[in-house]
Amino acid sequence: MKKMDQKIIQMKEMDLLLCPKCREELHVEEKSLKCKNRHTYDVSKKGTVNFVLGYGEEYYNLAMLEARERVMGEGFFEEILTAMAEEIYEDILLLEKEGDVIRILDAGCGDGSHLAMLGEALKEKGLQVSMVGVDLSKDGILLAGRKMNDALYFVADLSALPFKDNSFDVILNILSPASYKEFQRVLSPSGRAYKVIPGAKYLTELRKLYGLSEYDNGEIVSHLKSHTVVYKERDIRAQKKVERYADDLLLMTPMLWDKTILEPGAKLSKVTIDVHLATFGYPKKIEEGVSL
Ligand SMILES: C[S@@+](CC[C@H](N)C(=O)[O-])C[C@H]1O[C@@H](n2cnc3c(N)ncnc32)[C@H](O)[C@@H]1O
Ligand SMILES: [Zn+2]
Repeated sequence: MKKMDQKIIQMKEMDLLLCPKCREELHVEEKSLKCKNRHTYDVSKKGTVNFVLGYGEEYYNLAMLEARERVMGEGFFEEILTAMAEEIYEDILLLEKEGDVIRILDAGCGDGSHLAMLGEALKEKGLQVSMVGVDLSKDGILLAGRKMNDALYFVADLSALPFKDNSFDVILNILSPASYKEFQRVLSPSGRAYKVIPGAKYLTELRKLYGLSEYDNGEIVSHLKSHTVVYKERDIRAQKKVERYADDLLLMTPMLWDKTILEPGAKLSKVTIDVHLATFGYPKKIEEGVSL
């Protein structure tokens, strides 16, 4: 018997495991331990379990991130990335930093596709960039690390970043959680951060198909505004033809991960992209604790 199978039997027999996040009982499902809240911990070949990196293992596993990578490779976020490159470029000119090496952090970079594409776009505009991506998901960083570029990638928690103060000119935070205190620490005072938040119509076709209500980003936007100075906001919308990669789209979309996917691709031809792009930062006033 394989070591992993042996240990799994032992885990079942001992019946002692609780989910460290929600304190619910863990049960064995294939090669993972799961609680009723779907927190998931994979059992390694050696039969050990990593509970510390629970978040990364939970949903953003290799198959899902590979699907995300393929979808992004089809240009799914083209309009968003083009808009972001424009905003970043204009801000760099405004700050008269176009001669410097621009240090970019992608906080919650997933498989690294966006950072790679944005870096390319900014280089094409004549900027010099150095790129760093962090994600809690080991698999995300594994995929990012396979990319042929000179970015650095780390498995790390964006709320406890392994970087010195004022290390970055630009922070990207795309469809990922944020830690505004930690971003403030690592962003230079003149730096800019760019957050992409889904809008009400983001993937609305998928939401309808699965009976989900419209997305409301109100709380996220007001949280952002109460912790940072928002310099600029803009909405980006596009219709994407997705027949060719509809199955991957379903696989990569977090809101569907607990849904049963029946004959997925057949019903999907076009989906709407609708996101809110906010440019924010931390000018001196805020650093000195003066509230706005
Ligand atoms: C919806 S995905 C977006 C990934 C990528 N930015 C994209 O748009 O494809 C959210 C990402 O946030 C990461 N994440 C969640 N919490 C995190 C944390 N505390 N620190 C670092 N990454 C985190 C997840 O692992 C996941 O890769
Ligand atoms: Zn749990």
